Amino acid sequence: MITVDDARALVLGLARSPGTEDIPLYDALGRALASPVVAQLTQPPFDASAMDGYALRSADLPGPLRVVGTAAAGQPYTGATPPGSTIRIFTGAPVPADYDRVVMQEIVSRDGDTITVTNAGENRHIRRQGNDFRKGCGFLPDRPLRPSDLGLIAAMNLPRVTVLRRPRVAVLAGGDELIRPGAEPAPGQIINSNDLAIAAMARAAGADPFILPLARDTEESLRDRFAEAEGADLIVTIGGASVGDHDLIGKVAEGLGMQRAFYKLAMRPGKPLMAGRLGRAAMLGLPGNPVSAIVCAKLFMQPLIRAMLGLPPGPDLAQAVLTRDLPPEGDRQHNHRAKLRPGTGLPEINPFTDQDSARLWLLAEADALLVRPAHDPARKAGEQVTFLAL
Ligand SMILES: Nc1nc2c(c(=O)[nH]1)N[C@H]1C(S)=C(S)[C@@H](COP(=O)(O)OP(=O)(O)OC[C@H]3O[C@@H](n4cnc5c(N)ncnc54)[C@H](O)[C@@H]3O)O[C@H]1N2
Ligand code: MOO
Repeated sequence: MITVDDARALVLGLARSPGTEDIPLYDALGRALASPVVAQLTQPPFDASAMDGYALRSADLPGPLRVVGTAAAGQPYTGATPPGSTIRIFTGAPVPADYDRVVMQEIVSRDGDTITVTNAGENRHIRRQGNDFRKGCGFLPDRPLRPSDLGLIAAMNLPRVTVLRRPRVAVLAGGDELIRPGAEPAPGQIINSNDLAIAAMARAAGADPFILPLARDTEESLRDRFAEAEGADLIVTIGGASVGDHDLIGKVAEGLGMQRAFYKLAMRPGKPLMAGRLGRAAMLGLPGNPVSAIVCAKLFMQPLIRAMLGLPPGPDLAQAVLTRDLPPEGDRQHNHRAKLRPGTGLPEINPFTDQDSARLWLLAEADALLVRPAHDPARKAGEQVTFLAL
């Protein structure tokens, strides 16, 4: 058994870039940019009024000033701007070069074509040309694109972007006991829940998952399914990872040429995790217990997908205050399902007493994994501990 840290390094080492694609900006939400987008223009492209009011020279204040024209957004004023003049101006309009400030209309008294200004204040209310970004600036955020990023890239005058292709993730659940949700279980059968959950986690991390038909517990069935995973960047199997007579994933994958990075790590739940490369795909063999599979996917599959996309792999650890005493840990990192609640400074974390790795309901009630390292000594209520948000 290797440590969780060593396993993580080996899994991240399996990451290969899935290549790039050029897509319309509208479709780029949540995608990872492949290279910096470069501003095609300067923004604002001209000195622009930040207020509705009057553009003028500070030296002419408090007036009276003569109104010689109007400028609105999209309708610049191109006339003369002699000393003692002002123009009516609206937010977003270009400010003529001879004027150095805009005053808000609220502090202006107007009488016909003449204005006077009381207490103009410090703020000149002009957004200078290029104060947001300049032509030629590159933008490459270290995270998936957010709605505001799409706005920024649009403002850079770019209708399309080059992003990393979503890694294709083949999700393969297997076991003679499994049937699909909605079918009627015969004695001894259970509903297959894992592949849906794992595929959803793959999608949440930025991948394009596809779920393969269920495999039976035979080498032949598993080989057929692996053949259907052709073209995947990552193959994720679920179940059949342990040591029982029907646990065939490792044997079949190795027969097909899988180069194993490791098998088994010092972690609870999730000990029988397997990782390696199979042809041009990375492969993860998750344990079948539903909570084990999901915890392994959170700690290894999602980081691997994000690493393929050139993003920080995560997940990020945070600190909380323990609400009850805990006994010493054994020789594996233990990821306790737990509930968070607001504390005075840090949040408080309450690990469940039942940590059964088959109980999905408990996982649904959890909002965090309390992460205790192998050989962690006994902990008292009030101590600071580490967690992963779910
Ligand atoms: N002698 C030992 N037995 C076991 C060990 C061990 O070290 N020595 N490890 C245990 C641990 S830890 C885990 S985790 C499980 C993992 O075993 P497998 O990966 O081989 O998983 P299966 O045996 O196929 O299934 C385990 C459990 O999960 C249910 N399951 C499987 N697939 C699905 C699915 N797609 N949807 C819902 N439920 C699924 C399956 O019916 C079993 O109940 O091994 C322990 N045993
Ligand atoms: O490690 Mo198993 O994944 O404890 O249930």
